[in-house]
Amino acid sequence: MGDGLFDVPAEPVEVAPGAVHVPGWLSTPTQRELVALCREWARGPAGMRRHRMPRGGMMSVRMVSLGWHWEPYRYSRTLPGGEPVRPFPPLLGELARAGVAAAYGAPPPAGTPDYDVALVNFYDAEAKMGLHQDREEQADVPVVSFNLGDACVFRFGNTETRGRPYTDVELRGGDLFVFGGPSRMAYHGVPRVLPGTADPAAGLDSGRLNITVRASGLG
Ligand SMILES: O=C(O)CCC(=O)C(=O)O
Ligand SMILES: [Fe+2]
Repeated sequence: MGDGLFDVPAEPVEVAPGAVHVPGWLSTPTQRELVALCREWARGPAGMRRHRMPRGGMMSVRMVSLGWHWEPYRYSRTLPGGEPVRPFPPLLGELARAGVAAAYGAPPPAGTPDYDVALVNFYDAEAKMGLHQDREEQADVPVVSFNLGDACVFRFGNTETRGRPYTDVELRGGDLFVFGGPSRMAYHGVPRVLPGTADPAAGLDSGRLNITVRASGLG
């Protein structure tokens, strides 16, 4: 049903148990608002950066964390340079809860740990993200992903290995993807961005932004 501003029809598609894709869930005004916020979050000393992987390579995706600072592979209260982490915006918590309701038919049950961290990922035309699990969180709460700008191929796999079985889903600007329950620890990644596919009306002419909202369980 969309996020409530200008509803567009969007039928949830279950990709794996607990993993649900809702195409076109974010209204165009909400996409524009999120893109504008991402531009703000990207700036400044606690802004977007590329992280080094444990083996020395650099990630191609640029990231900024809100609420808790994430870099491979841990959360911390402050950035490596000592700067405070940007606060977690309540809007993202509200959108995430509404996203869970859209995907599963009900919001997170009472007593579920609150959403308190978001990773904002920027992909240029060449960026990708290898298959990984989101396993730094200490709470078993669905991850909620919002997609803006260019579409991508999102590979959603299984909880055991980086290999098959997996499903390649095309995530477009405005799409919602939620993975929790039996899919919370599934491997997933972004093998490629599809340049030139963004709707200019949504505020991002080139590149892809992805916001994943999580409950850290770190208190
Ligand atoms: O960009 C995406 O859709 C996936 C991002 C992701 O898996 C992550 O931030 O952990
Ligand atoms: Fe992830």
